[in-house]
Amino acid sequence: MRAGIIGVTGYGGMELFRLLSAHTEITEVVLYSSSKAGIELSEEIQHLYHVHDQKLRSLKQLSSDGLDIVFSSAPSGVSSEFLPSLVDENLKIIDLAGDFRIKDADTYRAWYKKEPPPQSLVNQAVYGLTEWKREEVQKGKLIANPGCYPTAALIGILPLLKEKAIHPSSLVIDAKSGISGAGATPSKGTHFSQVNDSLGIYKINQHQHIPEIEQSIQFCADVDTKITFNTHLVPMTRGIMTTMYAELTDSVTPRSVKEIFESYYDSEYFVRVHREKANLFTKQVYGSNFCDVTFAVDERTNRITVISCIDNLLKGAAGQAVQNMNVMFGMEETKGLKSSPMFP
Ligand SMILES: NC(=O)C1=CN([C@@H]2O[C@H](COP(=O)(O)OP(=O)(O)OC[C@H]3O[C@@H](n4cnc5c(N)ncnc54)[C@H](OP(=O)(O)O)[C@@H]3O)[C@@H](O)[C@H]2O)C=CC1
Ligand SMILES: CC(=O)N[C@@H](CCC(=O)OP(=O)(O)O)C(=O)O
Repeated sequence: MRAGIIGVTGYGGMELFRLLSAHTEITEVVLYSSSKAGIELSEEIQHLYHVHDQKLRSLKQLSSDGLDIVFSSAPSGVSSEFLPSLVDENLKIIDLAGDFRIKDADTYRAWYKKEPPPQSLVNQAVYGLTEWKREEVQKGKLIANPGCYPTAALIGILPLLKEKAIHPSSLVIDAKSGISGAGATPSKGTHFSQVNDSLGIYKINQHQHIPEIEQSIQFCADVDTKITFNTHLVPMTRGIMTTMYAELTDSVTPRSVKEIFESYYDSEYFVRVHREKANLFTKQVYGSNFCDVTFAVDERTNRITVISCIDNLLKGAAGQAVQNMNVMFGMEETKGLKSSPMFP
């Protein structure tokens, strides 16, 4: 199978390259660049010196390259410009950006401040939260790979929403991310001297992942609700932790919560539900496709705290994208993704 990567000079693209070049079903990985076509990848990315000496290709060559699948890891708002022209019977597409995730055009405009892609393609796109959308992903041709924060939050909270174990309107999601979540190009807000030795909150009540999480709560748990969701930048390279708080409905006990999680995730390789009140660290999923989950019932306040963590570049981006590719092509879902987390 031949796979292409758009945006391989970025963090998501680099991780895609690392995973796909070790994937036993992929015979060739073809790399595309919008700005550096014609140069060798290792000229741009020094850590890949002697690993890959193929020249980066122009996006214009892509449609005639006979690929089976292409991963687009370009900035949000960009793929809606070039992906529509690539949609073709024989090419499967996985987009890591936000462009095709939001079904309602006005909602997309309101949160992304951009024009959405053609509605027919948005309708066709499958939201690739694999554990919750496996059957649709299997039939999909265009996958909107989920955002990093929504992946962590949704995996942790959907079972409780679906089983009506919590009051939806009471849900508060407090999320924290490493700096690689902001991509490979430094900006004022991600400059080392400003983020090092500091904790910052950003996009307060305005993060573009709010409508994405609400939409999935509606589609996956059949619950129409508005959430409170905020994001923090942590001086670490990778990792996301979401700490979620909600009011319990009647008769929910620690045992019943554990049973709910087990009923959804016992057979899911990439979701590891830990014992109640286990201390989670982002390092325990570093470099892996795992989403780790724990919870704590507070009988004093009748509230629950649910915690989930992922590596933003793996389960939050490239790892989940490869998981989706495996599902789309009927391969073993864990193929190329079983390596243990890097620790410490
Ligand atoms: N970082 C993360 O943790 C996550 C990121 N995402 C999403 O994945 C996508 C990639 O993120 P990330 O790798 O961090 O971003 P980066 O900024 O690190 O990389 C983006 C890459 O896109 C390419 N690019 C830029 N402009 C264009 C264009 N006009 N057309 C085609 N390609 C272009 C660039 O490569 P070149 O110049 O070589 O073309 C660049 O290296 C984004 O949409 C992001 O929102 C999703 C989940 C998690
Ligand atoms: C730390 C950091 O800046 N993270 C990014 C999330 C990256 C991501 O998943 O973005 P898309 O949904 O647009 O693909 C942010 O908060 O915007």
